[in-house]
Formats: sequence, structure tokens, C-alpha cells
Amino acid sequence: MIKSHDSPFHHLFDTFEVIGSGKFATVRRCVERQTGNEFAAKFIRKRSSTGRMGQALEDINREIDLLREIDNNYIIKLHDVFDCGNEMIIVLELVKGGELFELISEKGCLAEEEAVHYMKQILMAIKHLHDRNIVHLDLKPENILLSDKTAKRIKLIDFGISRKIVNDLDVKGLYGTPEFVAPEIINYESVNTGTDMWAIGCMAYILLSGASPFLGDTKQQTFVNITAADYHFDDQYFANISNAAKDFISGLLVKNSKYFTNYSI
Ligand SMILES: Cc1ccc2c(c1)c1c3c(c(C)cc1n2CCCN)C(=O)NC3=O
Repeated sequence: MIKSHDSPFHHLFDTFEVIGSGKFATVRRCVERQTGNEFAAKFIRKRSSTGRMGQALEDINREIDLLREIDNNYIIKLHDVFDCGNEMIIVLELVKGGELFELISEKGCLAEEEAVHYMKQILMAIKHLHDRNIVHLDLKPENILLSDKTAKRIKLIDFGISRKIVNDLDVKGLYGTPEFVAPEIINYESVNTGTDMWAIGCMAYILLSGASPFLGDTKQQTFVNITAADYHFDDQYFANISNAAKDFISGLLVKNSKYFTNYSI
């Protein structure tokens, strides 16, 4: 069981170059002095009680709790957690094969059998999550890393916006008299495992063609394309792709938005 240390992170690790950065977090390569082992350390700024900067502790702890529960060869492992006052440090397994996104950028697109090889691993990682009612919610080639260039083994990263799915039909956590709850509470669109499956469909399309199925010239156009599920298999890219591959993608790019108006008190 990973415990939070009271010994400071900087006594145990040397930190090196930045390997990723987001709004409130920076990821750096680091080395555990005692063992010489390398890790990825995600430094997350905590939101102070007054300020708006930084990430809420509830969100940080959600990511850590999800990482503690996950144990799969296709998902980056949690090594340790350090609470350093105004920041939380999550120490994660480090891999050096780069992003799947870079591989596609270099090659344009992948041969079908290579795409199948990666897709199988991605599906096994997602099955591990969905079997635990965890949805990733940020699946994209940038978050699929290669353990190393030769082995063609993938590692899924970044559970920063991942969630535990509560049973769809039983709207938990809805309190109070229906008359007073906010509209978005009564009629909300639930995220569910289908949300991840849609993203997997997009990734399969990208692996095979190098093109993104819904990308428009503007963000607005992209949203219009997505909500209309408006995509097609452009012969320029898909002429030599098997029907099985196209059927696989079509089966995933299916809108399944759900609206709930029921409420249980
Ligand atoms: C939670 C989180 C967020 C961003 C991360 C990582 C982890 C991450 C990781 C690694 C690398 C090479 C880049 C990483 N990045 C930056 C690149 C992501 N596209 C890595 O090796 N392990 C990571 O967790």
C-alpha cells in the first residue's frame, strides 16, 4: 500500500527536466537517490483556502485514489505520494518510448496490423479500468506512451480528470426537494464507459489514417461535427483498410448521450 511520506520528497529524489506540464501541474523526470531508479514526478499546486490558483485537494486525492486501485501492465503504475505543504507530488513509473502521437506524426499512419497491435493493448487497459467502474475521460494518442521504441508496448497515463462511475440508473447524491435543485442537476448528461469507447473509436481512426475524424477548421466546427457524429472514411486514407477495421470504428463512433429526468431522494 502506498503511504504518504512525511520525509520530504527532495531528500529522497533528484529532479531533472520537465517532461510535461498542465494548468496546475508539472511533470519532471526524477531519480530515487537510494536506488538510482528513474520515475516521473507530477508536481501539483494545491489550491489555498482563499485563492483560485491550484487544484482542489478533492480532485488531487481522487486522482491518487484511482491510481492506487489500478494495477495493469498497460497503465503507468503509481510509485509514491508526497504531501509537501502547498504542493502534492505523485511519483509515477517512467517510460521512455515517447507518445503514440509522435509515432503517428513521424509515420503519417500505421499499417493495419500495427494499429491492431496497439489497439489490443489500449482495449486491455480500458477493460481494466471499466471493470473497476473507472472512466479515463482523456483518452488521446498524447496520453498513450510507449514503454520503449522496440517493444511496441503501450502505457496509458494521466488520470487527472478520470472518475469512478456511479451506477447510471441510480442518480446518487441528488438531495433536497426536486423543486429547488438546479436544472443542470435534474437534466444532466452522464459520462459513462461509452465516453471512453467513443475516444477509442477516434484513436483507431487516427492510427489507421493519420487524420482526425471530427477535426474542423475551428473548435466550433469540430463540436458541430461531433454532436452530429458526422465523419466518413475518406478513400484517400481508407481505400486499403479492411471492412473489419471500418466496422470496428463505426461501432464505437455511436452517439449514446443519455439524459436523466428521474430522481431518487
Ligand atoms: C499525470 C501525467 C500527466 C502528463 C504526463 C505524465 C503523467 C507523464 C508520464 C511520463 C511521461 C514521459 C510524460 C508524461 N506526461 C506529459 C506528456 C503527456 N502527453 C512517464 O514516463 N510516466 C508518466 O506518468
